[in-house]
Amino acid sequence: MNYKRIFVIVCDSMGIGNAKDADKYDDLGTNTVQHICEKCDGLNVPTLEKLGFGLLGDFKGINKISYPKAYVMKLNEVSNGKDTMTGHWEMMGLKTVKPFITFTDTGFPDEFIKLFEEKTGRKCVGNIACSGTKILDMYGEHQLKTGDWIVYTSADSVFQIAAHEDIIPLDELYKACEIAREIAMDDRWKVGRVIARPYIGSGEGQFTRTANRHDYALAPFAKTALDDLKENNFDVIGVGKIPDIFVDQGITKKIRTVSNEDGMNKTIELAKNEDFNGLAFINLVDFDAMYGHRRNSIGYGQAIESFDNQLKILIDELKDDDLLMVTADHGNDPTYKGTDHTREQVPLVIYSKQFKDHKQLNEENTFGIIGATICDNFDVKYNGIGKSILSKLK
Ligand SMILES: O=P(O)(O)O[C@H]1O[C@H](CO)[C@@H](O)[C@H]1O
Ligand SMILES: [Mn+2]
Ligand SMILES: [Mn+2]
Repeated sequence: MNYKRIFVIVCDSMGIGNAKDADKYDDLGTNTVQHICEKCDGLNVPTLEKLGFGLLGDFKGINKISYPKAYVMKLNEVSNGKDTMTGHWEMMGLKTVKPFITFTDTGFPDEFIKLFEEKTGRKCVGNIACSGTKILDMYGEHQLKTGDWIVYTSADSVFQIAAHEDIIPLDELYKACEIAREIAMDDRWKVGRVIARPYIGSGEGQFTRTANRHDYALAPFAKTALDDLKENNFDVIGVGKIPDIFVDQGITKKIRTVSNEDGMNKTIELAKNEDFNGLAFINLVDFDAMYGHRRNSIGYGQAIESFDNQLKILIDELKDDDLLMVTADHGNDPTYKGTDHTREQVPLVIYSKQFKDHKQLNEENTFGIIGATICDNFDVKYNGIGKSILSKLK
């Protein structure tokens, strides 16, 4: 069976534990979904439950049912890293061997900061690894008075620039990010992403970040399944952060979103009204940005429950020849120390109205089976890692 439209939804950071190499990342024992379920005293997610999500772990409230509506499986990441780009690129065929450079312990070198200050005409404060909301409490008021940039990093390969929207116009912030991106093309400082972090508000504890965040990523280091699809005239619709993660490469249409809810609404809209032939690739970043990094288990749990409601609506809109996959790009266990991602397995839930025989599939190495399966479906040559499981879906 071949499908005309494939929907891949990435629940950003919704890991399910069990990474065999978690110790190398100092993430032993992490399990994002399991620990959220425990903290919430059980999650109420009837749609995910019916699909068979409960078979992927011991998730309080999500029963292990006998006749799941979907195929469910666990995927191991083979790339070195646990960030968004590494995870998404692997899904579309790329194995990242050399991890992106990080400045977690040291901050960015003086030479880099000086160049950035010279070229943008503003000074920098911060330059430490920090949570993005905490850094606003530390330096927001300083920025209101001085107009200095607030810059910071994390365990991820990122240079993040926070700017109050009333003090530094958005255009100027975006321009500064382009400048930082250009400087950070030097091998010594080649971070995965420069990120604009605009915010509003009046003082400590009052600052809130806006949806005008923008990411300036490195381009994928080789062609991905998205490029292969586009070159063969299939639609590749990137929803939410997806176009940023692939620097628009292989994308034929971009749909911006402001929240998980908005992302799901726009996906439902696509399912209802857009007669495309190819892939709709959706990222739901709130799980990660608003709850995982904020170490907010209850909020994360509620976000999964809301997602589950919208997933039901989406499934009701799917046509007979549609295929749906739900997965994640890494973990971000809100019960774990620090505020960074966690190295975990991710779920892969595969659903179509056509399926007659659905069951749990064996765990696979590499997220690349997603790209492989999509290309196989459209009869497009796939150059990435991972093997198609299309023939197993019946
Ligand atoms: O703490 P905030 O600013 O949300 O930043 C987080 O978001 C970044 C990009 O996803 C990560 O690298 C982490 O630093
Ligand atoms: Mn992510
Ligand atoms: Mn993140």
